[in-house]
Amino acid sequence: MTTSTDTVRLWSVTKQYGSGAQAVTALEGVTTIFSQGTFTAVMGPSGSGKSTLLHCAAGLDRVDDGKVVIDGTDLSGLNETELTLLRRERVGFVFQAFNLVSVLTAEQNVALPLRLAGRRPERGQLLAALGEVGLGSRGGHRPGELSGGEQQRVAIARALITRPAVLFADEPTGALDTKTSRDVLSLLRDIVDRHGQTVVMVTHDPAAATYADRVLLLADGRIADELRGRASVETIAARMAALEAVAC
Ligand SMILES: Nc1ncnc2c1ncn2[C@@H]1O[C@H](COP(=O)(O)OP(=O)(O)OP(=O)(O)O)[C@@H](O)[C@H]1O
Repeated sequence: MTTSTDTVRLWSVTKQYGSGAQAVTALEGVTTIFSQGTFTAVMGPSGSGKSTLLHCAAGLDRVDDGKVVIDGTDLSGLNETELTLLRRERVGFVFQAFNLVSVLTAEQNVALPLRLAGRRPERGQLLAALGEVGLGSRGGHRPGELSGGEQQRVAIARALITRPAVLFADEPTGALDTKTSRDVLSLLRDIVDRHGQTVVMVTHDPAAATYADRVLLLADGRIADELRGRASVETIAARMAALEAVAC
């Protein structure tokens, strides 16, 4: 059963790449819920299926078996156009490489999702979104004039401008130094706490996962372990080490 607090729900999700002797099962029978207003970190050894889980849960990839429901909509019932619209309106993405458009200003980058949806962005809304991420005075600057952390903040403002049901972040601090990473993670935590935003973040870094209130650990395409509540870096690192020891 799906409840109104289940922002994203996966039922027995299986995803394979390739076929025959070349087939790789990247996810196998993954069932989980990302509830509204929660911050989940997805961890696991290299190749355990983290990116595949994120792509399937975000509707970027179709599943082979099982079901994904975002904000009450079963993705298997959607054609490609409907899926694109749902992603555009209900899902936000943040990537390791920021993926900002270099010739556009911060303000124009934040406006992009609204323009793509055929809406005319209001200047006040764009400035408020940049203000939320601490960049209210940098709207006229292009990505090349901003630091890595500032660019990731612009990317977060852009991802949230449509008020998505869920924000997926794939290694959002992977390209940042320790101090800047902490600032970006505090910002994500703050967005969850103040706005009830649902955030799902893939990370290799136990320190980054301490900002989440739940850590999902994958191994061989399955959920192998789970930590509920804010966990310490030592606890997370120990659980990861246990999984990596099995994987070797
Ligand atoms: N397009 C693809 N074609 C074939 N196999 C793939 C493809 N994408 C992923 N895989 C395989 O699926 C499995 C899961 O990959 P995935 O990228 O989801 O893992 P991951 O946990 O995100 O890894 P990493 O931490 O190294 O980024 C791996 O065995 C990978 O080689």
